[in-house]
Amino acid sequence: GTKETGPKLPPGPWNLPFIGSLHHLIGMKLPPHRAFLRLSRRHGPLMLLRLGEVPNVIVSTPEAAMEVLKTNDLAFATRPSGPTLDVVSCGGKGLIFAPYGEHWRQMRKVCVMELLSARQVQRIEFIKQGEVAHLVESVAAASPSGSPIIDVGKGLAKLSNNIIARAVFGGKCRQQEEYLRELDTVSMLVGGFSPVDLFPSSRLVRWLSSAPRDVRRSHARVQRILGDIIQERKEKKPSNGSAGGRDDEDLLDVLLRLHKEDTLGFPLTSEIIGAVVFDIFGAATDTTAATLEWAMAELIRSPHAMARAKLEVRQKKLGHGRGSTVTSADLGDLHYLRMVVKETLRLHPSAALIHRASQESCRVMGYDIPKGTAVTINAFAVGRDPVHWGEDAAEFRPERFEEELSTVEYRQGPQMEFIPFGAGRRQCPGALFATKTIELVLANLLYHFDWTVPGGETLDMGEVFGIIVHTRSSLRLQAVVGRHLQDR
Ligand code: HEM
Repeated sequence: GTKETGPKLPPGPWNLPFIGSLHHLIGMKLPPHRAFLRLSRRHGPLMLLRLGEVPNVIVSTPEAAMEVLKTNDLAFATRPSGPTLDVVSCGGKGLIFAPYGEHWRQMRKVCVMELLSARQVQRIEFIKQGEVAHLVESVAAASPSGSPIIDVGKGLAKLSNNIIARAVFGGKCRQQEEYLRELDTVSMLVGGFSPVDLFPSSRLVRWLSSAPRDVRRSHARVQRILGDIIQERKEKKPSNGSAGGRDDEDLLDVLLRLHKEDTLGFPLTSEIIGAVVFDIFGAATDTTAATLEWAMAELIRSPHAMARAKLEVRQKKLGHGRGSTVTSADLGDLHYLRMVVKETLRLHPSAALIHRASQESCRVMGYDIPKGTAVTINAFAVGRDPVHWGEDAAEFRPERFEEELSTVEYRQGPQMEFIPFGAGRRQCPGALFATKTIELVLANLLYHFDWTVPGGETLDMGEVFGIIVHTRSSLRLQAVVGRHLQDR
């Protein structure tokens, strides 16, 4: 018979006892997605890192991503767990970090069928339009008097938060502000640490010393506020079976109705509802705001792209006058804008690292991945792969999407060369929702205003890495009402 040999593990840097490969990363002083990209150039598209005690396979090219996300989709359809992660994921009771299985399947179905249903999308359309108009008004109110500096980053964060909060709570909930404030605290505490792995940074060390306690406390407060909200809803008299009542159900109503109907095969407890709502906020708000911020930053740095995008939307709305806004119905014709958003997601996927784990032993590119291994797909590295994207892969050039690569959809590229939303069973269910929101907001910002950097400074394109990659400093710009809209 053949001699028993050990598994053939992917290559990686040499390890020290206890800290594993951490010292390789610490020396680089880079955010993890960049440190991983650099290491992968030396060790290959499939690389084994020991982050502390935890083995982690890092996936860095389209070819390797194809094998993990498509060829072996099922084997890698679960998420990793860990002591810190379990706090924010409510032990996997929500959706994003739920282990693969019946609970996840049901929660995802609820999310896609109910929360992102045509009916909800229509209701939320109205909300989006209102929030965009509000942002435009507040910029316009600030801009006539010598164009003061506007904190665009803050405005976009607020807009993303408000859209999701109104979608979930219907804007009729007095604890909404409190919920958002406390949520902010959690993300601040969690920011700078990626839950799955031990990432080396001084912030991590600081975080490790005090944060688990703070996170737990703050997270408990978030869940308590939500518990109050749910309790209040439950106590409210049902509106006497009024037909058509479903038309203005917010997401919380949907979840509570499902709780009552009890058809999921397991009880939809307040704890689970709390975890799902928490996950939706986590998945939808920061990712959208960060992408918008990167898009504005790249357009400012690329006058040619800015001019083209601006011209496109202004021509489309020509003659519609000052008071009008761009609506979702206008978006279909804005081809260049769509390329701008794709190019932004390619260069700056806000969820740069996609966390998966193997639920069975599996072979990838000739290497063995044992069951239970954490697998991190570096969407950032994949989007900048020079083999697929060419030597100018690091440059912002939306035109590349009208050339030979025009088959790249928002959902993903056919060769897995573009995966800002992941792929396969665990792909982001909010991709369409997110990209339509981003297009709508950008179109309005470009239609109404001309944007510049204060004092001709250069933009800080540095990154801050929490779970979501943001610009290091909040984007601060000056805006003047576009000349086509000024009173003649
Ligand atoms: C630009 C904005 C967004 C980006 C870049 C983004 C990216 C991602 C990525 C990379 C994943 C992991 C996919 C995988 O494992 O293959 C994910 C999962 C998820 N996203 Fe998004 N997302 C965005 C917006 C949204 C929005 C607006 C929602 C909800 C309305 C949402 C809901 C979710 C959920 C529920 C999951 C977990 C899916 C599962 O585990 O089955 N995301 N997202």
